[in-house]
Amino acid sequence: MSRTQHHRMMESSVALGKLDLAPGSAAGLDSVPRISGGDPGTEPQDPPNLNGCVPLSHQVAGHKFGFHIGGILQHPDGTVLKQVQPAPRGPREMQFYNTVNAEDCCDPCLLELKNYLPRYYGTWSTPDRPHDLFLKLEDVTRHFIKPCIMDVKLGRQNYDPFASQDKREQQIKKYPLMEEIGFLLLGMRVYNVCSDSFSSYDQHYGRGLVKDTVKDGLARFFHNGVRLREDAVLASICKVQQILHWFQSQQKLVFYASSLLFVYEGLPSSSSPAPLHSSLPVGPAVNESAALSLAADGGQEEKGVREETVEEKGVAENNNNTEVAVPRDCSPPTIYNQYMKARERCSGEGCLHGNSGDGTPEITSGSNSGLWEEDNATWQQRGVLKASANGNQTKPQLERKDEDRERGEEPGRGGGAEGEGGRDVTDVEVRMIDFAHVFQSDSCDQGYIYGLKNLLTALEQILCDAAQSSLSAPTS
Ligand SMILES: Nc1ncnc2c1ncn2[C@@H]1O[C@H](COP(=O)(O)OP(=O)(O)OP(=O)(O)O)[C@@H](O)[C@H]1O
Ligand SMILES: O=P(O)(O)O[C@@H]1[C@H](O)[C@H](O)[C@@H](OP(=O)(O)O)[C@H](OP(=O)(O)O)[C@H]1O
Repeated sequence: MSRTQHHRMMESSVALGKLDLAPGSAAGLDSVPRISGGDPGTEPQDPPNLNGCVPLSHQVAGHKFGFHIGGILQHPDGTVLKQVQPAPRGPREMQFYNTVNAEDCCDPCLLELKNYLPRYYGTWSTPDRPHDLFLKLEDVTRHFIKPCIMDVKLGRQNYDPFASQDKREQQIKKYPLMEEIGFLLLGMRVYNVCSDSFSSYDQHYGRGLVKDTVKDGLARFFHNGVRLREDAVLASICKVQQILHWFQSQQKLVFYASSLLFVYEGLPSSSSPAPLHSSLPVGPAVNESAALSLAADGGQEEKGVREETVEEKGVAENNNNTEVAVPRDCSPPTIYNQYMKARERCSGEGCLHGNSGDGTPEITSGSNSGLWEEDNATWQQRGVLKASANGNQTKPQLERKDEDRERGEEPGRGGGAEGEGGRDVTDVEVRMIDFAHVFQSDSCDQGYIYGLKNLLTALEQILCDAAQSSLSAPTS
Protein backbone atom coordinates (compact mmCIF):
# COMPACT_ATOMS: atom_id res chain seq x y z
CA MET A 1 0.00 0.00 0.00
CA SER A 2 1.37 3.38 -0.99
CA ARG A 3 1.75 6.27 1.39
CA THR A 4 -1.18 8.00 -0.33
CA GLN A 5 -3.38 4.98 0.12
CA HIS A 6 -2.46 4.77 3.79
CA HIS A 7 -3.18 8.39 4.20
CA ARG A 8 -6.51 8.08 2.46
CA MET A 9 -7.49 5.18 4.65
CA MET A 10 -6.58 7.14 7.71
CA GLU A 11 -8.60 10.08 6.47
CA SER A 12 -11.66 7.92 5.91
CA SER A 13 -11.54 6.80 9.55
CA VAL A 14 -10.68 10.24 10.75
CA ALA A 15 -13.65 11.66 8.91
CA LEU A 16 -15.94 9.74 11.25
CA GLY A 17 -14.99 12.32 13.82
CA LYS A 18 -16.72 10.39 16.56
CA LEU A 19 -15.71 7.10 18.06
CA ASP A 20 -18.13 4.31 17.35
CA LEU A 21 -16.35 1.31 18.67
CA ALA A 22 -19.03 -1.05 19.82
CA PRO A 23 -18.88 -4.44 18.09
CA GLY A 24 -21.23 -4.63 15.17
CA SER A 25 -21.66 -0.89 15.00
CA ALA A 26 -18.18 0.05 13.94
CA ALA A 27 -19.05 2.44 11.16
CA GLY A 28 -16.21 2.77 8.68
CA LEU A 29 -14.34 -0.23 10.03
CA ASP A 30 -15.61 -2.49 7.26
CA SER A 31 -13.16 -0.74 4.98
CA VAL A 32 -10.28 -1.80 7.21
CA PRO A 33 -8.68 -4.92 5.75
CA ARG A 34 -8.32 -7.95 7.94
CA ILE A 35 -4.69 -8.94 8.39
CA SER A 36 -3.67 -12.06 6.53
CA GLY A 37 -2.70 -15.13 8.49
CA GLY A 38 -5.28 -14.09 11.08
CA ASP A 39 -6.96 -17.46 11.42
CA PRO A 40 -4.97 -20.03 13.35
CA GLY A 41 -6.23 -22.72 11.00
CA THR A 42 -4.96 -21.21 7.75
CA GLU A 43 -1.99 -22.47 5.74
CA PRO A 44 1.42 -21.32 6.99
CA GLN A 45 2.77 -18.47 4.91
CA ASP A 46 6.27 -17.50 3.84
CA PRO A 47 8.00 -15.29 6.39
CA PRO A 48 7.30 -11.71 5.40
CA ASN A 49 9.99 -9.45 4.02
CA LEU A 50 10.10 -6.93 6.82
CA ASN A 51 12.05 -4.23 5.00
CA GLY A 52 14.68 -3.92 7.69
CA CYS A 53 12.22 -4.01 10.58
CA VAL A 54 13.09 -6.26 13.51
CA PRO A 55 11.16 -7.56 16.50
CA LEU A 56 11.11 -4.90 19.23
CA SER A 57 14.13 -5.74 21.38
CA HIS A 58 12.84 -4.04 24.50
CA GLN A 59 9.25 -5.30 24.48
CA VAL A 60 8.27 -6.23 28.04
CA ALA A 61 4.77 -7.69 27.54
CA GLY A 62 2.06 -8.39 25.01
CA HIS A 63 1.91 -10.30 21.75
CA LYS A 64 5.38 -11.08 20.42
CA PHE A 65 6.15 -10.93 16.70
CA GLY A 66 6.72 -14.37 15.24
CA PHE A 67 4.98 -16.04 18.17
CA HIS A 68 1.57 -14.41 18.11
CA ILE A 69 -0.61 -12.63 15.61
CA GLY A 70 -0.33 -8.94 16.27
CA GLY A 71 3.27 -8.66 17.45
CA ILE A 72 5.49 -5.61 17.66
CA LEU A 73 8.34 -4.58 15.38
CA GLN A 74 10.81 -1.72 15.28
CA HIS A 75 11.23 0.24 12.07
CA PRO A 76 14.78 1.34 11.08
CA ASP A 77 13.63 4.92 11.69
CA GLY A 78 13.14 4.05 15.37
CA THR A 79 9.36 3.95 15.42
CA VAL A 80 7.40 1.04 16.84
CA LEU A 81 5.13 -0.97 14.54
CA LYS A 82 2.20 -2.73 16.18
CA GLN A 83 0.58 -5.27 13.92
CA VAL A 84 -3.14 -4.64 13.62
CA GLN A 85 -4.73 -7.49 15.52
CA PRO A 86 -7.61 -9.55 14.12
CA ALA A 87 -11.02 -7.84 14.15
CA PRO A 88 -12.56 -6.42 16.14
CA ARG A 89 -9.54 -5.64 18.35
CA GLY A 90 -7.08 -4.28 15.79
CA PRO A 91 -9.52 -2.11 13.82
CA ARG A 92 -10.89 -0.79 17.11
CA GLU A 93 -7.40 0.23 18.24
CA MET A 94 -6.66 1.75 14.84
CA GLN A 95 -9.86 3.76 14.87
CA PHE A 96 -9.08 4.96 18.37
CA TYR A 97 -5.68 6.31 17.26
CA ASN A 98 -7.20 7.81 14.09
CA THR A 99 -9.91 9.60 16.02
CA VAL A 100 -7.67 11.03 18.73
CA ASN A 101 -5.15 12.13 16.10
CA ALA A 102 -7.61 13.50 13.56
CA GLU A 103 -6.34 16.79 12.16
CA ASP A 104 -9.70 18.45 12.63
CA CYS A 105 -10.15 17.13 16.17
CA CYS A 106 -11.02 20.04 18.43
CA ASP A 107 -12.49 18.15 21.34
CA PRO A 108 -10.48 19.36 24.38
CA CYS A 109 -10.90 15.99 26.06
CA LEU A 110 -9.29 14.12 23.15
CA LEU A 111 -6.69 16.82 22.63
CA GLU A 112 -5.53 16.41 26.20
CA LEU A 113 -5.65 12.63 25.93
CA LYS A 114 -3.24 12.82 23.00
CA ASN A 115 -0.54 14.01 25.43
CA TYR A 116 -0.72 10.72 27.28
CA LEU A 117 -0.41 8.45 24.21
CA PRO A 118 2.55 7.58 22.00
CA ARG A 119 2.59 9.75 18.89
CA TYR A 120 0.78 8.10 16.01
CA TYR A 121 2.13 8.20 12.46
CA GLY A 122 -0.69 6.35 10.66
CA THR A 123 -0.48 2.84 9.27
CA TRP A 124 2.41 1.00 7.66
CA SER A 125 2.86 -2.18 5.65
CA THR A 126 5.46 -3.94 3.54
CA PRO A 127 5.16 -3.83 -0.27
CA ASP A 128 4.72 -7.61 -0.52
CA ARG A 129 1.95 -7.70 2.09
CA PRO A 130 0.03 -4.48 1.65
CA HIS A 131 -2.93 -5.72 3.67
CA ASP A 132 -0.88 -6.63 6.74
CA LEU A 133 -1.29 -3.35 8.50
CA PHE A 134 0.79 -2.04 11.36
CA LEU A 135 0.18 1.00 13.53
CA LYS A 136 3.24 3.22 13.33
CA LEU A 137 3.91 4.66 16.76
CA GLU A 138 6.52 6.70 18.56
CA ASP A 139 8.90 4.50 20.55
CA VAL A 140 8.29 5.86 24.02
CA THR A 141 11.73 4.65 25.11
CA ARG A 142 13.53 6.34 22.25
CA HIS A 143 15.49 8.99 24.10
CA PHE A 144 16.72 6.77 26.92
CA ILE A 145 20.11 5.09 26.94
CA LYS A 146 19.31 2.31 29.40
CA PRO A 147 15.53 2.39 29.45
CA CYS A 148 13.89 0.77 32.44
CA ILE A 149 10.43 -0.19 31.19
CA MET A 150 7.30 -1.39 32.97
CA ASP A 151 3.88 -2.30 31.55
CA VAL A 152 0.99 -2.10 34.04
CA LYS A 153 -2.52 -3.10 33.00
CA LEU A 154 -5.23 -0.94 34.57
CA GLY A 155 -8.82 -1.56 35.58
CA ARG A 156 -10.86 -3.95 37.65
CA GLN A 157 -11.52 -6.36 34.79
CA ASN A 158 -9.29 -7.62 32.00
CA TYR A 159 -12.10 -8.18 29.53
CA ASP A 160 -14.63 -5.91 27.89
CA PRO A 161 -18.43 -6.04 28.33
CA PHE A 162 -18.81 -7.89 25.03
CA ALA A 163 -16.41 -10.70 25.97
CA SER A 164 -17.69 -14.27 25.83
CA GLN A 165 -18.12 -16.25 29.02
CA ASP A 166 -15.00 -18.26 28.10
CA LYS A 167 -12.89 -15.14 27.64
CA ARG A 168 -14.13 -13.72 30.96
CA GLU A 169 -13.29 -16.91 32.79
CA GLN A 170 -9.89 -17.18 31.08
CA GLN A 171 -8.98 -13.62 32.05
CA ILE A 172 -10.28 -13.82 35.63
CA LYS A 173 -8.41 -17.08 36.14
CA LYS A 174 -5.15 -15.44 35.09
CA TYR A 175 -5.34 -12.82 37.83
CA PRO A 176 -8.33 -13.14 40.16
CA LEU A 177 -7.03 -10.20 42.20
CA MET A 178 -7.55 -7.74 39.35
CA GLU A 179 -10.92 -6.67 40.69
CA GLU A 180 -9.56 -5.95 44.16
CA ILE A 181 -6.17 -4.46 43.23
CA GLY A 182 -7.20 -2.68 40.03
CA PHE A 183 -3.89 -3.11 38.25
CA LEU A 184 -1.56 -5.88 37.11
CA LEU A 185 2.15 -5.72 36.45
CA LEU A 186 2.41 -7.36 33.02
CA GLY A 187 6.16 -7.16 32.63
CA MET A 188 9.24 -5.04 33.19
CA ARG A 189 12.96 -4.75 32.64
CA VAL A 190 15.17 -3.04 35.18
CA TYR A 191 18.73 -1.86 34.75
CA ASN A 192 21.23 -2.96 37.36
CA VAL A 193 24.08 -0.46 37.66
CA CYS A 194 26.43 -2.96 39.33
CA SER A 195 26.23 -5.66 36.69
CA ASP A 196 25.48 -3.29 33.79
CA SER A 197 22.68 -5.59 32.73
CA PHE A 198 18.90 -5.79 32.70
CA SER A 199 16.68 -8.08 34.70
CA SER A 200 13.45 -8.98 32.94
CA TYR A 201 10.23 -9.83 34.69
CA ASP A 202 7.47 -11.51 32.71
CA GLN A 203 3.74 -11.84 33.34
CA HIS A 204 4.26 -14.69 35.83
CA TYR A 205 6.06 -12.31 38.17
CA GLY A 206 3.15 -9.86 38.17
CA ARG A 207 0.54 -12.56 38.55
CA GLY A 208 2.40 -13.83 41.60
CA LEU A 209 1.91 -10.52 43.41
CA VAL A 210 -0.87 -10.35 45.98
CA LYS A 211 -2.32 -7.48 47.97
CA ASP A 212 0.46 -7.59 50.57
CA THR A 213 3.34 -7.87 48.12
CA VAL A 214 2.23 -5.78 45.16
CA LYS A 215 3.82 -2.58 46.48
CA ASP A 216 7.20 -4.23 46.99
CA GLY A 217 6.83 -6.00 43.66
CA LEU A 218 6.31 -2.63 42.03
CA ALA A 219 9.19 -1.06 43.97
CA ARG A 220 11.59 -3.45 42.34
CA PHE A 221 11.10 -1.54 39.10
CA PHE A 222 12.69 1.47 40.76
CA HIS A 223 15.62 -0.33 42.38
CA ASN A 224 18.90 -0.19 40.46
CA GLY A 225 20.83 -2.77 42.46
CA VAL A 226 22.28 -0.10 44.75
CA ARG A 227 19.39 2.06 45.79
CA LEU A 228 15.80 2.95 45.19
CA ARG A 229 15.40 5.58 42.47
CA GLU A 230 13.13 7.78 44.52
CA ASP A 231 13.42 10.54 41.94
CA ALA A 232 11.91 8.22 39.33
CA VAL A 233 9.15 7.14 41.73
CA LEU A 234 8.23 10.74 42.42
CA ALA A 235 8.30 11.76 38.76
CA SER A 236 6.11 8.73 37.95
CA ILE A 237 3.62 9.73 40.64
CA CYS A 238 3.29 13.17 39.07
CA LYS A 239 2.68 11.71 35.61
CA VAL A 240 0.11 9.24 36.90
CA GLN A 241 -1.63 12.10 38.73
CA GLN A 242 -2.05 13.95 35.43
CA ILE A 243 -3.60 10.88 33.84
CA LEU A 244 -5.90 10.45 36.83
CA HIS A 245 -7.06 14.07 36.47
CA TRP A 246 -7.88 13.41 32.83
CA PHE A 247 -9.91 10.32 33.74
CA GLN A 248 -11.77 12.22 36.45
CA SER A 249 -12.63 14.98 34.00
CA GLN A 250 -13.97 12.87 31.14
CA GLN A 251 -17.11 10.82 30.58
CA LYS A 252 -16.61 9.81 26.98
CA LEU A 253 -14.45 6.73 26.92
CA VAL A 254 -13.90 3.56 28.89
CA PHE A 255 -10.74 1.49 28.63
CA TYR A 256 -10.56 -2.25 29.27
CA ALA A 257 -7.33 -4.27 29.32
CA SER A 258 -5.36 -1.12 28.54
CA SER A 259 -1.92 -0.39 30.00
CA LEU A 260 0.38 2.31 31.26
CA LEU A 261 3.94 2.12 29.99
CA PHE A 262 6.51 3.54 32.43
CA VAL A 263 10.04 4.40 31.32
CA TYR A 264 12.95 6.00 33.16
CA GLU A 265 16.67 6.29 32.55
CA GLY A 266 18.59 3.51 34.27
CA LEU A 267 22.03 4.90 33.56
CA PRO A 268 23.33 6.85 36.53
CA SER A 269 24.76 10.27 35.92
CA SER A 270 28.32 10.89 37.01
CA SER A 271 27.19 14.29 38.26
CA SER A 272 24.74 12.76 40.73
CA PRO A 273 25.47 13.50 44.35
CA ALA A 274 26.12 10.35 46.37
CA PRO A 275 22.88 9.29 48.00
CA LEU A 276 22.92 9.47 51.79
CA HIS A 277 21.09 6.23 52.36
CA SER A 278 22.23 4.45 49.24
CA SER A 279 22.91 1.17 50.97
CA LEU A 280 19.55 0.95 52.67
CA PRO A 281 17.46 -2.05 51.80
CA VAL A 282 14.08 -1.29 50.27
CA GLY A 283 12.23 -4.13 51.89
CA PRO A 284 12.63 -7.88 51.71
CA ALA A 285 10.97 -8.37 48.35
CA VAL A 286 12.67 -5.41 46.72
CA ASN A 287 16.34 -6.03 47.13
CA GLU A 288 17.39 -6.71 43.60
CA SER A 289 20.97 -7.51 44.50
CA ALA A 290 19.71 -10.25 46.77
CA ALA A 291 17.48 -11.66 44.07
CA LEU A 292 20.24 -11.64 41.52
CA SER A 293 22.80 -13.20 43.79
CA LEU A 294 20.29 -15.91 44.61
CA ALA A 295 20.12 -16.82 40.94
CA ALA A 296 23.89 -16.48 40.53
CA ASP A 297 24.48 -18.83 43.47
CA GLY A 298 22.50 -21.45 41.67
CA GLY A 299 19.71 -20.97 44.18
CA GLN A 300 16.09 -21.36 43.27
CA GLU A 301 15.26 -18.89 40.53
CA GLU A 302 12.43 -16.51 41.15
CA LYS A 303 9.27 -17.04 39.15
CA GLY A 304 9.08 -14.84 36.07
CA VAL A 305 12.51 -13.21 36.56
CA ARG A 306 15.29 -13.49 34.01
CA GLU A 307 18.72 -11.91 33.93
CA GLU A 308 20.16 -10.74 30.67
CA THR A 309 22.84 -13.14 29.45
CA VAL A 310 26.40 -12.11 28.58
CA GLU A 311 25.63 -12.55 24.84
CA GLU A 312 22.54 -10.38 25.15
CA LYS A 313 24.58 -7.69 26.86
CA GLY A 314 26.64 -7.37 23.72
CA VAL A 315 23.60 -6.87 21.50
CA ALA A 316 22.89 -3.26 20.72
CA GLU A 317 19.36 -2.15 21.28
CA ASN A 318 17.31 -1.39 18.21
CA ASN A 319 15.94 1.84 19.55
CA ASN A 320 18.18 4.40 17.88
CA ASN A 321 19.13 5.73 21.30
CA THR A 322 22.57 6.84 20.32
CA GLU A 323 22.81 10.50 21.10
CA VAL A 324 20.95 11.71 24.12
CA ALA A 325 21.54 13.89 27.12
CA VAL A 326 21.85 11.95 30.35
CA PRO A 327 19.34 13.08 32.92
CA ARG A 328 20.80 13.73 36.34
CA ASP A 329 19.59 11.69 39.27
CA CYS A 330 18.06 13.69 42.02
CA SER A 331 19.53 12.86 45.37
CA PRO A 332 17.24 10.77 47.54
CA PRO A 333 17.54 13.14 50.52
CA THR A 334 16.11 15.92 48.39
CA ILE A 335 13.19 13.83 47.32
CA TYR A 336 12.75 12.60 50.83
CA ASN A 337 12.73 16.11 52.29
CA GLN A 338 10.31 17.41 49.70
CA TYR A 339 8.05 14.46 50.06
CA MET A 340 7.94 14.71 53.84
CA LYS A 341 7.35 18.45 53.65
CA ALA A 342 4.42 17.83 51.37
CA ARG A 343 3.05 15.22 53.70
CA GLU A 344 3.41 17.50 56.72
CA ARG A 345 1.43 20.21 54.95
CA CYS A 346 -1.28 17.70 54.44
CA SER A 347 -3.92 17.78 57.11
CA GLY A 348 -3.35 14.46 58.76
CA GLU A 349 -3.42 10.88 57.57
CA GLY A 350 -6.48 11.21 55.39
CA CYS A 351 -4.89 13.45 52.82
CA LEU A 352 -2.67 11.12 50.87
CA HIS A 353 -4.21 7.86 51.86
CA GLY A 354 -7.71 8.75 52.92
CA ASN A 355 -10.90 7.19 51.75
CA SER A 356 -13.01 8.44 48.90
CA GLY A 357 -16.02 6.45 49.96
CA ASP A 358 -15.93 4.20 46.91
CA GLY A 359 -13.60 1.72 48.47
CA THR A 360 -10.48 3.21 46.92
CA PRO A 361 -7.94 5.28 48.77
CA GLU A 362 -8.21 9.02 48.16
CA ILE A 363 -5.18 10.46 46.46
CA THR A 364 -4.65 14.18 46.74
CA SER A 365 -5.34 15.78 43.41
CA GLY A 366 -3.27 18.74 42.35
CA SER A 367 -6.05 21.01 41.27
CA ASN A 368 -8.05 20.54 44.44
CA SER A 369 -5.49 20.58 47.18
CA GLY A 370 -2.74 22.86 46.10
CA LEU A 371 -0.33 20.38 47.62
CA TRP A 372 1.04 19.05 44.39
CA GLU A 373 0.82 22.39 42.59
CA GLU A 374 2.88 24.15 45.22
CA ASP A 375 5.42 21.44 45.47
CA ASN A 376 5.62 20.92 41.75
CA ALA A 377 7.18 24.37 41.57
CA THR A 378 9.73 23.49 44.21
CA TRP A 379 10.41 20.14 42.63
CA GLN A 380 10.88 21.75 39.27
CA GLN A 381 13.52 24.01 40.76
CA ARG A 382 15.13 20.99 42.33
CA GLY A 383 15.20 19.33 38.98
CA VAL A 384 12.87 16.48 39.79
CA LEU A 385 10.08 17.49 37.44
CA LYS A 386 10.23 18.78 33.92
CA ALA A 387 10.07 22.50 33.73
CA SER A 388 10.09 24.88 30.80
CA ALA A 389 13.43 24.38 29.12
CA ASN A 390 15.55 27.50 28.88
CA GLY A 391 18.98 26.27 29.66
CA ASN A 392 21.92 24.70 27.90
CA GLN A 393 20.21 22.58 25.36
CA THR A 394 22.04 19.84 23.58
CA LYS A 395 21.62 19.59 19.82
CA PRO A 396 19.46 16.46 19.71
CA GLN A 397 17.11 17.93 22.25
CA LEU A 398 16.83 21.19 20.37
CA GLU A 399 15.98 19.26 17.24
CA ARG A 400 13.35 17.30 19.10
CA LYS A 401 11.82 20.46 20.48
CA ASP A 402 11.66 22.03 17.03
CA GLU A 403 9.96 18.90 15.84
CA ASP A 404 7.50 19.19 18.73
CA ARG A 405 6.76 22.80 17.89
CA GLU A 406 6.10 21.89 14.27
CA ARG A 407 3.47 19.50 15.53
CA GLY A 408 2.02 22.20 17.71
CA GLU A 409 2.89 20.22 20.81
CA GLU A 410 4.41 21.24 24.06
CA PRO A 411 8.17 21.37 23.53
CA GLY A 412 9.97 18.62 25.33
CA ARG A 413 6.92 16.43 25.68
CA GLY A 414 8.25 12.95 25.71
CA GLY A 415 11.78 14.13 25.22
CA GLY A 416 14.66 14.78 27.54
CA ALA A 417 14.50 18.22 29.08
CA GLU A 418 16.39 20.47 31.39
CA GLY A 419 14.96 22.27 34.35
CA GLU A 420 15.22 25.95 35.13
CA GLY A 421 18.69 27.32 34.69
CA GLY A 422 19.73 24.43 32.51
CA ARG A 423 19.58 21.80 35.25
CA ASP A 424 18.92 18.29 34.16
CA VAL A 425 15.72 16.66 35.33
CA THR A 426 14.57 13.19 36.15
CA ASP A 427 13.03 12.15 32.90
CA VAL A 428 10.19 9.70 33.22
CA GLU A 429 7.62 8.71 30.65
CA VAL A 430 4.22 7.34 31.58
CA ARG A 431 2.06 6.71 28.50
CA MET A 432 -1.20 4.93 27.92
CA ILE A 433 -0.95 2.05 25.42
CA ASP A 434 -3.04 -0.87 24.11
CA PHE A 435 -6.45 0.30 22.98
CA ALA A 436 -8.01 -2.87 21.60
CA HIS A 437 -10.89 -2.58 24.07
CA VAL A 438 -11.83 1.09 24.17
CA PHE A 439 -15.51 2.02 23.99
CA GLN A 440 -17.68 5.07 24.08
CA SER A 441 -19.43 5.76 27.31
CA ASP A 442 -21.46 8.42 29.06
CA SER A 443 -19.96 7.97 32.50
CA CYS A 444 -16.56 8.03 34.20
CA ASP A 445 -14.32 5.02 33.79
CA GLN A 446 -14.60 3.89 37.40
CA GLY A 447 -12.57 0.72 36.88
CA TYR A 448 -9.55 2.55 35.47
CA ILE A 449 -9.82 5.31 38.10
CA TYR A 450 -9.94 2.70 40.86
CA GLY A 451 -6.76 1.10 39.49
CA LEU A 452 -4.98 4.44 39.09
CA LYS A 453 -5.74 5.41 42.68
CA ASN A 454 -4.47 2.13 44.02
CA LEU A 455 -1.38 2.38 41.86
CA LEU A 456 -0.72 5.90 43.16
CA THR A 457 -1.16 4.75 46.74
CA ALA A 458 1.37 1.99 46.17
CA LEU A 459 3.87 4.39 44.58
CA GLU A 460 3.48 6.88 47.41
CA GLN A 461 3.88 4.13 49.95
CA ILE A 462 7.15 3.14 48.29
CA LEU A 463 8.44 6.67 48.95
CA CYS A 464 7.12 6.64 52.50
CA ASP A 465 8.84 3.33 53.21
CA ALA A 466 12.11 4.69 51.89
CA ALA A 467 11.76 7.83 53.96
CA GLN A 468 11.06 5.80 57.08
CA SER A 469 14.03 3.55 56.41
CA SER A 470 16.28 6.56 56.09
CA LEU A 471 14.95 8.02 59.34
CA SER A 472 15.55 4.83 61.27
CA ALA A 473 18.97 4.17 59.69
CA PRO A 474 21.92 4.63 62.07
CA THR A 475 23.95 7.74 61.19
CA SER A 476 27.71 7.37 61.07
N1 LIG B 1 4.78 3.02 21.67
C1 LIG B 1 5.56 2.12 22.26
N2 LIG B 1 6.83 2.44 22.61
C2 LIG B 1 7.64 1.52 23.20
N3 LIG B 1 7.26 0.28 23.49
C3 LIG B 1 6.01 -0.09 23.17
C4 LIG B 1 5.09 0.80 22.56
N4 LIG B 1 3.92 0.16 22.38
C5 LIG B 1 4.09 -1.07 22.86
N5 LIG B 1 5.34 -1.25 23.33
C6 LIG B 1 5.91 -2.47 23.91
O1 LIG B 1 5.13 -3.56 23.50
C7 LIG B 1 4.48 -4.18 24.61
C8 LIG B 1 3.08 -4.63 24.24
O2 LIG B 1 2.32 -3.54 23.76
P1 LIG B 1 0.74 -3.62 23.67
O3 LIG B 1 0.16 -3.75 25.02
O4 LIG B 1 0.27 -2.50 22.83
O5 LIG B 1 0.59 -5.00 22.88
P2 LIG B 1 -0.54 -6.12 22.93
O6 LIG B 1 0.00 -7.26 22.17
O7 LIG B 1 -1.84 -5.54 22.50
O8 LIG B 1 -0.63 -6.49 24.48
P3 LIG B 1 -1.67 -7.53 25.18
O9 LIG B 1 -1.26 -8.90 24.77
O10 LIG B 1 -1.46 -7.26 26.64
O11 LIG B 1 -3.04 -7.17 24.71
C9 LIG B 1 4.55 -3.16 25.74
O12 LIG B 1 4.61 -3.81 26.99
C10 LIG B 1 5.85 -2.44 25.42
O13 LIG B 1 6.97 -3.16 25.92
O1 LIG C 1 -0.88 -12.21 29.46
P1 LIG C 1 -1.14 -13.37 28.56
O2 LIG C 1 -1.20 -14.67 29.25
O3 LIG C 1 -0.30 -13.36 27.32
O4 LIG C 1 -2.66 -13.17 28.09
C1 LIG C 1 -3.04 -12.29 27.08
C2 LIG C 1 -3.44 -10.96 27.73
O5 LIG C 1 -4.41 -11.18 28.72
C3 LIG C 1 -3.98 -10.01 26.69
O6 LIG C 1 -4.43 -8.83 27.33
C4 LIG C 1 -5.12 -10.65 25.92
O7 LIG C 1 -5.48 -9.80 24.87
P2 LIG C 1 -6.74 -8.85 25.00
O8 LIG C 1 -6.52 -8.00 26.19
O9 LIG C 1 -6.75 -8.08 23.73
O10 LIG C 1 -7.94 -9.73 25.14
C5 LIG C 1 -4.69 -11.97 25.31
O11 LIG C 1 -5.81 -12.53 24.71
P3 LIG C 1 -5.75 -13.44 23.40
O12 LIG C 1 -5.09 -14.73 23.80
O13 LIG C 1 -7.19 -13.62 23.02
O14 LIG C 1 -4.96 -12.69 22.39
C6 LIG C 1 -4.19 -12.93 26.36
O15 LIG C 1 -3.75 -14.13 25.77
